[in-house]
Amino acid sequence: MLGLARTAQTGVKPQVAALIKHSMNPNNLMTKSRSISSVMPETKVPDFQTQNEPVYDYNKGSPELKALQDALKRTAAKCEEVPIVIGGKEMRSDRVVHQVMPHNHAHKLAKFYYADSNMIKQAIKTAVEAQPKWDRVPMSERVKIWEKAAVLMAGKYRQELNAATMLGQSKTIIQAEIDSAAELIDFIRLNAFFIKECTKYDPISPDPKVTRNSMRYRGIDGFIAAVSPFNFTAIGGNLAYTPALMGNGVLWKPSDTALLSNWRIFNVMREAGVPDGVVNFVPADGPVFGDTITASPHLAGINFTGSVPTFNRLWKQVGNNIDSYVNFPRLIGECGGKNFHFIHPSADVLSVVNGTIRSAFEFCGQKCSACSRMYVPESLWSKVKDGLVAEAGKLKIDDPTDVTTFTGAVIDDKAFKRITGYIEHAKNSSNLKIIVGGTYSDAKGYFIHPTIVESKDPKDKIMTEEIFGPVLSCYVYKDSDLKKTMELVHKSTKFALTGAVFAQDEAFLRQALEEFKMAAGNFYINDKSTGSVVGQQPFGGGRTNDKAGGPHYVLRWASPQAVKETFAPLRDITYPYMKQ
Ligand SMILES: NC(=O)c1ccc[n+]([C@@H]2O[C@H](COP(=O)([O-])OP(=O)(O)OC[C@H]3O[C@@H](n4cnc5c(N)ncnc54)[C@H](O)[C@@H]3O)[C@@H](O)[C@H]2O)c1
Ligand SMILES: N[C@@H](CCC=O)C(=O)O
Repeated sequence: MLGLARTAQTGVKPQVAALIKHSMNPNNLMTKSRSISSVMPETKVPDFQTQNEPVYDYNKGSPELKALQDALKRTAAKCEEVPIVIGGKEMRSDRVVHQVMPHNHAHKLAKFYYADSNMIKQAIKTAVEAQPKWDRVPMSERVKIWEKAAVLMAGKYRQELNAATMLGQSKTIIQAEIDSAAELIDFIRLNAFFIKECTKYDPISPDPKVTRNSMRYRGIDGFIAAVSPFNFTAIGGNLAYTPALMGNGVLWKPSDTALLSNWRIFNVMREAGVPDGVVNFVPADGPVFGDTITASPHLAGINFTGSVPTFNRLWKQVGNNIDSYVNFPRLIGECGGKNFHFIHPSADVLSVVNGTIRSAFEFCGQKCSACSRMYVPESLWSKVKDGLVAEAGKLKIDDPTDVTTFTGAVIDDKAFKRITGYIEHAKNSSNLKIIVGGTYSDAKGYFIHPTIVESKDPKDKIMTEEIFGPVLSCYVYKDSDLKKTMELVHKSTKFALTGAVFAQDEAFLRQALEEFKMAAGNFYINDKSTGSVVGQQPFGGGRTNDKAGGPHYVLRWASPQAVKETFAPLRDITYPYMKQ
């Protein structure tokens, strides 16, 4: 009706109006409500929540502790079989792999299969075919599925997710709760809010009766490969399901050592209503997966979190194949860190000690944001050192399901070898002195005691390379060398992920904001370098920086289309001045 009225008023031919209408996918998110004569549809995203999911207490006798303990028993009681799922169909291959408990590696938690290259190709075809259909599902409907999933994760499946994370990734109660409950739910739920935030821009229409400009946010044709790390269950969920929410078809390759928790997410999302084929669950050998997806002309993007060498390899492969792609694939990757705590002589020592212990040693330092190097002035060193040694000495390293445990085991034998290699390097170097820890054993689980090393050389590899384990290196600087030492922070390593400065002196803090501007993507003042919260501190390293957990990130998975509608027909090809 409205379209016809406009046609009559402006003289636009009905066939043209029909063509415009046909070319507009009426189901996508628009930035503007419908104007009187526009063919662009009105789209509403339902009410959204802007509160973070609460973190439960798990105090003795609490219902959440009881529910978690029951879930732990159920999860540990069997070795769960996890298939490959492509287009809703379960598949298996002859490459059988097991996920074990890092703190008790004789205990198999899950049995799964590596998809071979043909299966990965089949998953690509499925995702590519699903994408345009899924992209036509109104954003308002998609958001409802995500909200339903968030409710399931916050209630019915909260403890199943936590138990799989605690047993499979060796997380303590609190480390699982902030990851596989709170952060995961936030990623799933708050995206609706982020979409609203980032689509507030409404293109200028100087005279809407003559021309109307608008934007719509489409998925990207092709497929997105989501490649996730072991250390955060929530990151897997975000990498796979944010592109899906934005209208993309996805292949999710979970990490072998986070398989069970990631499988739980996949099932919750299916139960909430994500259609078959939109996200395909494709465990695989890393290089086989990487080689196959980068060889496909339909690769539309890689959503990666993991180490620098893996992301570099994927980039190179995409570069080598660049002439073959339909799209320019988007490469979004969050990588490693060598995160710093920089201490000023005016700092509050207790908060330095406590913040550093938590940042460096919670979850065995296996957070990309974990404090791994520290710069301490000579004037504070003896107090800081005494505090660190006393606190680190008290930490219990054991089975993470025991409520008194501070941290469990490192993830696998590869990590164990890498981390203990740095400890051996510290033992053998005259520039380095272990002041606490330095012991380890992999007899039952991959246990490494929190280790603090004092380094005389600020450029030693222990001060500059990512270790990704419970090893903290400290460099003690002369108070008079403050400025020189600050420069070292960002010049001695390529990493620029997170960093923190501790000081009471405000003039120094202002100086630090300038000096460390390029040294971190997430920067903390008088707080530890870990613990970013979705929507509060969107997360990303200074050299990658797509800021997961914020509005900018969802836009990375959209292909915006600018639409100009003209209601005044062009009657004359000449310009007025030509008629003088
Ligand atoms: N910046 C961040 O937000 C962030 C968050 C978490 C972890 N990390 C980083 O992740 C790393 C730890 O995670 P990880 O050990 O799982 O990293 P990783 O690079 O070993 O593996 C990441 C994922 O890539 C896969 N993979 C391996 N080789 C591949 C290949 N050739 N092609 C395609 N995929 C391949 C793995 O199987 C896994 O699923 C650390 O460096 C850490 O700092 C960064
Ligand atoms: N969001 C986490 C970092 C994720 C990387 O492992 C934090 O800030 O602690």
